[in-house]
Amino acid sequence: MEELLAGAAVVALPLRVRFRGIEVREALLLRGPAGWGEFAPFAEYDDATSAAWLAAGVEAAWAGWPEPLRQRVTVNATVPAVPAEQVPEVLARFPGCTTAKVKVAERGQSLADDLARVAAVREALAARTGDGARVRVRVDANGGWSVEDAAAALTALTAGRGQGPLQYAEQPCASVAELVALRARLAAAGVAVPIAADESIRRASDPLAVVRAGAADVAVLKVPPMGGVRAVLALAEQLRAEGLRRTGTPVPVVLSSALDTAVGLSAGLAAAAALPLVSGEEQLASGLGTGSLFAVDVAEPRELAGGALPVGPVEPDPELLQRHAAPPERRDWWLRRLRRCHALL
Ligand SMILES: O=C(O)CCC(=O)c1ccccc1C(=O)O
Ligand SMILES: [Mg+2]
Repeated sequence: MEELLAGAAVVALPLRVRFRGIEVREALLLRGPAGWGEFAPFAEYDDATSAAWLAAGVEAAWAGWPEPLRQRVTVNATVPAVPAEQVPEVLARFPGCTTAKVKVAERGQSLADDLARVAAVREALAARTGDGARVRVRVDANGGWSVEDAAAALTALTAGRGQGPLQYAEQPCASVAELVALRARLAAAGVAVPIAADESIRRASDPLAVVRAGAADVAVLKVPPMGGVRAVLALAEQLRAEGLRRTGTPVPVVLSSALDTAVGLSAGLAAAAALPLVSGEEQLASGLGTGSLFAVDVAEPRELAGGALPVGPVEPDPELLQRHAAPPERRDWWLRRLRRCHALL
């Protein structure tokens, strides 16, 4: 605990746009012998959940990560639930990205809002690539739809005016049973939208259950809630083996961020870079471009070029750490949380 406290810095970083109800991202950064780690569970998470996030931060700062298999990782543009008019300015922050993940089913919004936002993304990306052939659009509902709403929305998002194919729908409904029911409905209606599981993996007591139930075509994995890069790679291997057993093809895995600072993103990139692929398999774009959603960060942003980010550690800039230090009462809150979660490790 004393070692953790000695290298701890708490920051509050403003975002460019509201994302998952957050306008300022707080994080506790840890400096250890192997580098920097991040402890940034969202404020409402309980200590038992948050302890896994601490394990990931400790791994980064005290153990480091497995060797990368590739030096650059292709990422998706992440489009928050903004009005359609704001889509071009969001996408401008993701140079060269031809895959976009669009937030949908936001509370207080309608299907018309989702349709307009996704159509605007399709239009902007088609203009970017010239012909639209390389454009991939995915949506993330964060479990916000009922089976009925999801079936209607995914039908409209793939068949309506200005729409087109979806690479996948991430967590369209909250429960595994609903995902199974949705899949059956989409198949019966001839709507070809693969389903990706996110919360059904990271919040489940059994992270393999969703794939075992045949409810997910793609697995979205995040390093912090799974407890580190090694843990996420081990889970990826289990999920892929389960998919292989069920369908003859390993489940594709998408590494994604938890709205991490530049420090936390290094861990996600390390996992994405170390993920083994089968022969001929092309890695799906990772959701690790979220640094572009930050107005300021703790280090110079990595260069996002051609839709890919370089892998490797980052060193926070001491001046940025100081300038964006959290207010004293928030720092104390994070240090108390750190102590409680450390006791649970
Ligand atoms: O995957 C991405 O493009 C960005 C990451 C993202 O969406 C996210 C970030 C923080 C918390 C939850 C989520 C999510 O995937 O639901
Ligand atoms: Mg998600």
